[in-house]
Amino acid sequence: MADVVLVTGGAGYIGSHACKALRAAGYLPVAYDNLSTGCREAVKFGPLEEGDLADRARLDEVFAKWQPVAVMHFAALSLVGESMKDPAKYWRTNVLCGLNLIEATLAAGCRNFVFSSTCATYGDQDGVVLNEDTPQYPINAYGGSKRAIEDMLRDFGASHGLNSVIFRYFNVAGADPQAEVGEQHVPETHLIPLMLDAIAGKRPALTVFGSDYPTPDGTCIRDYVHVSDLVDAHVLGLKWLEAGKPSRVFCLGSGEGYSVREVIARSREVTNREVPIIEGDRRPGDAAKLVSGSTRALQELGWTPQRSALSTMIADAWRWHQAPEYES
Ligand SMILES: NC(=O)c1ccc[n+]([C@@H]2O[C@H](COP(=O)([O-])OP(=O)(O)OC[C@H]3O[C@@H](n4cnc5c(N)ncnc54)[C@H](O)[C@@H]3O)[C@@H](O)[C@H]2O)c1
Ligand SMILES: O=c1ccn([C@@H]2O[C@H](COP(=O)(O)OP(=O)(O)O[C@H]3O[C@H](CO)[C@@H](O)[C@H](O)[C@H]3O)[C@@H](O)[C@H]2O)c(=O)[nH]1
Repeated sequence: MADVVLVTGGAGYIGSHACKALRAAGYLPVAYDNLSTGCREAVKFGPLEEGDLADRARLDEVFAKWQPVAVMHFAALSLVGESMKDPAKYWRTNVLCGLNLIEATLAAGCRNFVFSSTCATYGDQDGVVLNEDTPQYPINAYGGSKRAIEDMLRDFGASHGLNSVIFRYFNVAGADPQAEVGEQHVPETHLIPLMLDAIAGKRPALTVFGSDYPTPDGTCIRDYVHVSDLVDAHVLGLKWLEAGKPSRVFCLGSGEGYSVREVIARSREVTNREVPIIEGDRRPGDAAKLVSGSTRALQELGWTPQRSALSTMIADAWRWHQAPEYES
């Protein structure tokens, strides 16, 4: 049997794309998911083990059954705005469940752990280049909870020999170019899918959250990276660990920043349709600008993003929005 990788959150947006990439690379991805925000239909490239990360007995059972060579940990709550309203939910689900998973991983004798972290751990650092050495000062509970797991991984690395690759993603966008899987959050809160729904008439309009940020057009700037490129980096990260290389942090972004208004303008060009918009207030917890200034993944992992041009990401997302599987 192929080497098994346990993919927590394998029924979610990024986890389902990771399962596809792992399968293509010769691994058997076993998705572990409670289907709270993910969908059963997105688990197409290996088996689904339904379970909650809070359930240690269920985790132990799944580890014993599949004996994975590595864990890829995507399962989390990840909405900045929600984390500001209900921080306990974030500390409980992301941090306590993360600890549970790390302990189950070690108890099963597995030592390779790939973790989804985020540039939201940096907070709002105007004018600072964001790379792996930048100090992290999160300004929302989501970012704080992710930084806590990063700290845990360092501690368990020192105490128990747990080897980890921590990926700090910037904004993940786009969809599988074959449209086998795509972005399908319920409820959807992310800019590009909401905008495409508004373009398609499935929502009345896109609300622009704040136009008084200290940026050239007043809207927030983000660095968008294609989900297929992102998961390719995960396979490289897994191979890094399998080769016995040391625990390492990598930022994953395109290095290009686009404002909300620039994303809207590009979507108009790609879809050739108007984007109905409403000007709204700022969303609590949003940093003005988050753009990667790192080339470490390119240099050390040999990562070569193929589809992270903004137009390509929007075109791939638009194709997925028109696929029969997509439901808004
Ligand atoms: N989407 C982005 O732009 C982005 C950027 C930075 C980091 N991330 C991180 O990437 C990871 C995946 O994000 P996504 O956009 O695919 O989210 P998602 O909501 O689509 O996927 C998360 C999956 O985890 C599952 N899950 C949640 N809590 C669980 C629990 N307690 N037990 C078992 N399963 C559980 C959900 O059902 C879902 O399938 C997250 O850790 C997120 O913080 C995402
Ligand atoms: O209806 C909307 C939705 C979003 N935005 C803005 O668009 C930008 C991007 O927002 P969104 O797509 O919700 O992503 P983020 O809040 O930046 O968070 C994503 O990107 C982070 C990294 O930057 C990850 O950590 C998170 O998990 C992931 O959800 C932000 O400036 C939002 O204020 C709007 O103006 N209107």
